[in-house]
Amino acid sequence: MGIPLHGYPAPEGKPVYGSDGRRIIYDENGKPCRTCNTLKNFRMATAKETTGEKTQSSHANKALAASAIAGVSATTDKELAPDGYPKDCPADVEELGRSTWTFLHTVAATYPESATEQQQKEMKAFLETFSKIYPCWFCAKGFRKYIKANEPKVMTQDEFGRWLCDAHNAVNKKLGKPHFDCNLWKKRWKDGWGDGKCD
Ligand SMILES: Cc1cc2nc3c(=O)[nH]c(=O)nc-3n(C[C@H](O)[C@H](O)[C@H](O)COP(=O)(O)OP(=O)(O)OC[C@H]3O[C@@H](n4cnc5c(N)ncnc54)[C@H](O)[C@@H]3O)c2cc1C
Repeated sequence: MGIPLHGYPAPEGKPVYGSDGRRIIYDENGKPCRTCNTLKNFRMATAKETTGEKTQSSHANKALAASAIAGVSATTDKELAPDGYPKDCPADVEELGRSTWTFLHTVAATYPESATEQQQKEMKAFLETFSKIYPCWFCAKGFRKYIKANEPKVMTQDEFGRWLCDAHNAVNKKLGKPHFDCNLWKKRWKDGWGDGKCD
């Protein structure tokens, strides 16, 4: 049986929405998917966290206490990510996404200016495989749908960079994030902005 259109239903007694209003994503066994949710919602769905606001200091204190017991290096305020959780937690949907877009756009930035038949074939095969193994299953499903409707353009570096930018914009749109001007993709991911700050 395939994945239901709107994902797997929340198991009995488990929350449907996280405290930020986003739907909590479960897997086929009714477990919350770590790589498909924000860490805050994942913790809520696994009953590690209530809807109450966490504070940076409470996280830091817990981490310090835990590390003292375990005898490992302490997690301090300096090592907290902007969302207030320790930086060395396993990736949630946002961190995984940011890192993956960085990887993909950087692959485009180093793709041949004019690709051979073989290189084009390899890139298409990579995107196909990527769309099957991306660790957030519902993101992967969306990407598979996108490449089916919009065949990857991989003849040249610029063509590929723009195709990827459009693919990223499609996700931005779905998430209500700002549209990125694809004329700027090379400045963002290859050359820098020309103001000397990235050189
Ligand atoms: C293939 C894929 C599918 C995803 N699907 C989903 C999904 O269905 N649901 C979900 O919740 N999350 C999804 N994500 C994660 C989501 O896209 C974001 O990565 C995540 O929400 C973090 O967003 P962010 O605001 O930090 O910036 P990101 O969207 O991660 O962008 C990182 C940086 O890329 C630059 N950028 C932004 N847009 C573009 C663009 N169009 N072209 C070039 N550069 C750009 C900006 O400088 C930005 O700061 C997906 C990620 C990937 C890789």
